[in-house]
Amino acid sequence: MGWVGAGVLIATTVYFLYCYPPRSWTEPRPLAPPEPKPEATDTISTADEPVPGKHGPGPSTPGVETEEEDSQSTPKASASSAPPPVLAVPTLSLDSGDSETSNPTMPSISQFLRGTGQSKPTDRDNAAPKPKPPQPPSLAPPQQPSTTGGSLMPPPPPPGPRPRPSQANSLSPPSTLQPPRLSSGSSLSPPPSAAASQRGPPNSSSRLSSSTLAPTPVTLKKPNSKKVILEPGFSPLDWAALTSNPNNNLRGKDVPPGLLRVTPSMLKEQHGRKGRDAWTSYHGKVYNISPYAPYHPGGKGELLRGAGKDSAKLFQEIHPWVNWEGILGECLIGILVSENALHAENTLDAMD
Ligand code: HEM
Repeated sequence: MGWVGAGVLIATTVYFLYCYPPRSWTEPRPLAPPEPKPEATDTISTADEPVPGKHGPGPSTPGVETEEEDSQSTPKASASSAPPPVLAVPTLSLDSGDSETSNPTMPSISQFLRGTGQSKPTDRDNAAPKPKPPQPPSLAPPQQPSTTGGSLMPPPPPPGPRPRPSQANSLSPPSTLQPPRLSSGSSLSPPPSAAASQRGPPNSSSRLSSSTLAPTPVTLKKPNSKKVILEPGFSPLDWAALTSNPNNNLRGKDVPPGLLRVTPSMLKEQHGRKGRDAWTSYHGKVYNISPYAPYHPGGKGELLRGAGKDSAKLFQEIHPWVNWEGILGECLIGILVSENALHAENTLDAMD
């Protein structure tokens, strides 16, 4: 109940003061002159104001009369020695740092809270200005003198030109929202792939085309190719199947088993005509090429060009990559010997 009573008493007092304010509150500028000397004196003497009689009578000056009236009305009136709200409110600003440093003549909120409320800065403020961390210009709006009055809202952004993205630092959002730009010299073609690096150098025909997907002219048959169309059943696979069977006598009907000693004259007589098989020599060995003639990709005529003689030179000129022994292994007749060697051997055999 005590608190309720005190509350009622305070409310009544406030209401009374509201209805009948003292003259010092209603008079326009009792302490308005911004002369530093009287204000400084008032500020210093604020502690002594609760004792009104200390100053003594001084009816000659209006300021003293005002102080006496204030002290007589209520102790709270002593706060009137502070600068009137008319002067202090316009200086209220949330800009604590820059306004206090850049414009020392304008009292900031910190000065207002210190109770001085004087437009003249103290020696502490002039001697040691607080170092303030640098702030990014894009995050902090430009400070302007708070001439608008008692608004506690931050000032709106200035209507001036906005900072360009190029001038903003890395913390500014516009710089991060900028879409990536393609340089004018960049190429839109993709980089070469790993498979492309393993390919061989392009030939002359594909070099003329700008795209790698362009079809390369493929020559299926050489212009001067002498390959012939083989009869059905005479493909290389059919030849391979024929030679895989050892029962097939590919050496010839009248050829005795075992390797023969063949002289050049004997080889010459096996020319492939008149019902005789065609023999040829290759690297000192004699082969019967007659069974292979229908399987020869270059044709029977080309193959028989080497019949009755050595075919090494022709063979190497046309297709040195062909495995001779692998194809004609089952067609081996014997070894090529000289005429004299065979004659001497026959003589020795006769002597035995
Ligand atoms: C002795 C004389 C020979 C001649 C004059 C001759 C000639 C030829 C010719 C003109 C071609 C066609 C080449 C082309 O245009 O692509 C050819 C292909 C061929 N010849 Fe002979 N040839 C001879 C002996 C042989 C022999 C003894 C063999 C088997 C051991 C043989 C196996 C082949 C094969 C496998 C091909 C196909 C090559 C290929 O596909 O690229 N030739 N021959």
